[in-house]
Amino acid sequence: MLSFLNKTQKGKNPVNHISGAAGFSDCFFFLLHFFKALKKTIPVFRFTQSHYLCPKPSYLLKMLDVKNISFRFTEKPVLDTLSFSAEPGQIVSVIGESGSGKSTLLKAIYGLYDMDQGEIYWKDKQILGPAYNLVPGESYMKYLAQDFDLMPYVSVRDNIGKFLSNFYKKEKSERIDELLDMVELQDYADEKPGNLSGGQQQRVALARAMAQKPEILLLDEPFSHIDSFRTNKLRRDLFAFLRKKQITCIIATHDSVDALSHADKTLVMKAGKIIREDQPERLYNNPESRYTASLFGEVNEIPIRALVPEAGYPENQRVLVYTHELHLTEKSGFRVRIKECYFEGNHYLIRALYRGEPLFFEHHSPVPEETTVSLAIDEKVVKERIKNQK
Ligand SMILES: Nc1ncnc2c1ncn2[C@@H]1O[C@H](COP(=O)(O)OP(=O)(O)OP(=O)(O)O)[C@@H](O)[C@H]1O
Repeated sequence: MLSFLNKTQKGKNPVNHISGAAGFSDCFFFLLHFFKALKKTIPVFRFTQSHYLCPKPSYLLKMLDVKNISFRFTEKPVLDTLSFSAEPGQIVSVIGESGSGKSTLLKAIYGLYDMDQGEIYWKDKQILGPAYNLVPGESYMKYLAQDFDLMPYVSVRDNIGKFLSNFYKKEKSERIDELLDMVELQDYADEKPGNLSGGQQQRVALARAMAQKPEILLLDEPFSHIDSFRTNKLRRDLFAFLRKKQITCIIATHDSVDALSHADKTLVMKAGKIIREDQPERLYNNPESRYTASLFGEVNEIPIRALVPEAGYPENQRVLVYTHELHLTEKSGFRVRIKECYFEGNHYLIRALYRGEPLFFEHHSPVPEETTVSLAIDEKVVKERIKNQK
């Protein structure tokens, strides 16, 4: 330090110089050299200084970057040359049939597996698996697994506060209360998880995952055990919270509401591959494949000629039609035989036969079985879908 000061003052008495009659330029040069020396010697300062002086705008950061990853447990790849990225605060839903690799993808992002190929980055830092990282999970990342992983012998309150520092006791307590409110478990704060139902345990795990305000949250079927009465409000509150705090979230789900209503984009997985990546509304309206459409509910593949005979489409060309897009009409060339009606709350789902093939549509009231009725569809829907269908 002394040699540094001597160098800085170019032979002047450093004490006099600093404490008394220093000119403006001397002070300026002293500070300049002082900061330069600090920057060289303390790496943390180097980092902080550059971030404060020249912060990178968040919209330029690609937060999560999954690059061409492949992974197998045994012979068959479970993740197969898969790539996608997520931006700051983006909510990405991952849908796909059971076994398509959604959970494995989340675990790979969390660093639980060593990839056979490809890389995963968070900002500019590579996420490495157990071969390089004994304790998986970085502090900026939280993963809510399907099996909750709660501490059985401590209270709900302590489970939620598990990762919060005891140094700021008041803040910690306020934060736990805020989260208990969000997951509506104030009355269970002192219970042990073993005395709670599966859905209540899942809510505790959700609150714990959010306690530290991670930069990225990985949610695997986060509402699967929670009753629909609570899920809607919880889902709204959770995603509002994530948006407010700009937390990036990847959510693996079977639930079409999770997949569509809150996500900025949706990834469709099939056999370890992402077969589609799109904004939810576009994805739903133009599913492109029967596989994608059927993730959102019952879907029909109907010969286009049956729906719009005058448009001159080839005889064997079919179009995907959701059940709510078909309606009964007085008279049309598209006639079906009614087989069964299922009450589904605000409508009936009706199973019919068209030329011996099953077909489903919705109607506000039951239709008598074994009658023949005419169906119709808005032509614009058909034309738009054909344009995008593979
Ligand atoms: N530990 C493991 N060892 C061997 N195979 C595994 C293991 N974990 C998962 N798999 C296999 O990897 C494939 C993908 O599983 P994964 O749990 O990622 O699917 P998923 O899409 O999340 O399914 P679900 O929706 O049912 O949770 C499945 O075929 C599964 O049997």
